[in-house]
Amino acid sequence: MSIEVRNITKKYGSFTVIQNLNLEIPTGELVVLLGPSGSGKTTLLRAIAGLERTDIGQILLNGEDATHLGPRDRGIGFVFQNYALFRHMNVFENVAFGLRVRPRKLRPSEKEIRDRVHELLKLVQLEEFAKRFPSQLSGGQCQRVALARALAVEPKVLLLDEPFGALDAKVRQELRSWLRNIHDELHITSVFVTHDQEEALEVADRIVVINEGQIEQVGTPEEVYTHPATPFVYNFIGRVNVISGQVQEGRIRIGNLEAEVPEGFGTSAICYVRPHDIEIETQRENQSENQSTNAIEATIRHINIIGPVARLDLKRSDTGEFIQAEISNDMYQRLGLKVNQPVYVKFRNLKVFAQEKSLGKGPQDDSEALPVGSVSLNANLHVS
Ligand SMILES: Nc1ncnc2c1ncn2[C@@H]1O[C@H](COP(=O)(O)OP(=O)(O)OP(=O)(O)O)[C@@H](O)[C@H]1O
Repeated sequence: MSIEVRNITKKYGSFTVIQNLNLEIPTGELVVLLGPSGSGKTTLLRAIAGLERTDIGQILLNGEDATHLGPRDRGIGFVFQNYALFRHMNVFENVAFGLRVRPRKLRPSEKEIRDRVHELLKLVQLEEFAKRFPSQLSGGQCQRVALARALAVEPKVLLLDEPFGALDAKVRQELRSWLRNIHDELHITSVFVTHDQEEALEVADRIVVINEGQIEQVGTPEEVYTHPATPFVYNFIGRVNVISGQVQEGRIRIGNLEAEVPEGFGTSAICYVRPHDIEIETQRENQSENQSTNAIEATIRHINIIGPVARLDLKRSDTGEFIQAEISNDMYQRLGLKVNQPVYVKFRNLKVFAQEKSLGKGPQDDSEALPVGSVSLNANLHVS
């Protein structure tokens, strides 16, 4: 079943939690709502479920207006963070519950219920736990029961609100790939809420990045990671260096690097570069004295080797700003890098946002960065 959220707004008193939000989720997709705490993810999920009334806007399910349907009439299964299993029922009865409480006419026979529950317990790999009570299960097992219970009533949409939030890192990791496999098998349209970017990148077909009740970007994990649309997405997903730049006479300057910027860019810019998009050289490129180089000078202040990756903390010689770079351990060995060594830093992929003051929100202070241009620095700077 497809989901369409059309122009919804939700306020609590004078506080706007969601503003003019539009989102389309095609049938069979696993979409992750990703955003910081308080950004409105749960409110949006509850609006889709019919558990929350919105002030303005519509929710369409399979193209039909479901705005005024109650949760029971939407064909939706829900999995919450806190398991919400019935403590006095064993695993089998928990999963069977939704089928048993159906009106008599719609209720399956006892044999059908038994077959369905066993099928689901097999799917979530808990067949041998059917007789156990929730208190005799681990947190991860409880969540698998909760998922089986949600699936028992054959929902057309599955909504998961931080389902692995209460579990430790290793169990979370296992359950993510397990959930992904189950989704690939069943293809139920699913909306998964998390504030954990790693979880989102691993599980989602598409990620919806939400900030302050508005969508910042919708894209595949690869798109949002590699081509963040806004400074917020850059900061929120993955590691990033934030580098300030000056704009004068239509050109941006970062140390001795320069590039043209589009007209109307303003006078200051913030630049974002991922640590793995930084190249390190130990010698200045072969250029004549009065030509500016295409690298900036820095000193290595700290080296951290994490398996195949070398993480370097670099201090810019011109501004004293710190930059973090990630290179392969092989490259690190080849270059023979040492702490306090002067090096030359090149940016492979640097995104530049114009910064305008006093617009009330943004990644830093009271400023808002506007995505006006993107600059890549390789051999030379150029605006793309
Ligand atoms: N019933 C309510 N009354 C007033 N404010 C509310 C209510 N429910 C939520 N809020 C506020 O709305 C905002 C969004 O809440 P919501 O639970 O949707 O955020 P979230 O992104 O899911 O956060 P988290 O990741 O912490 O669960 C928060 O600032 C929250 O305090």
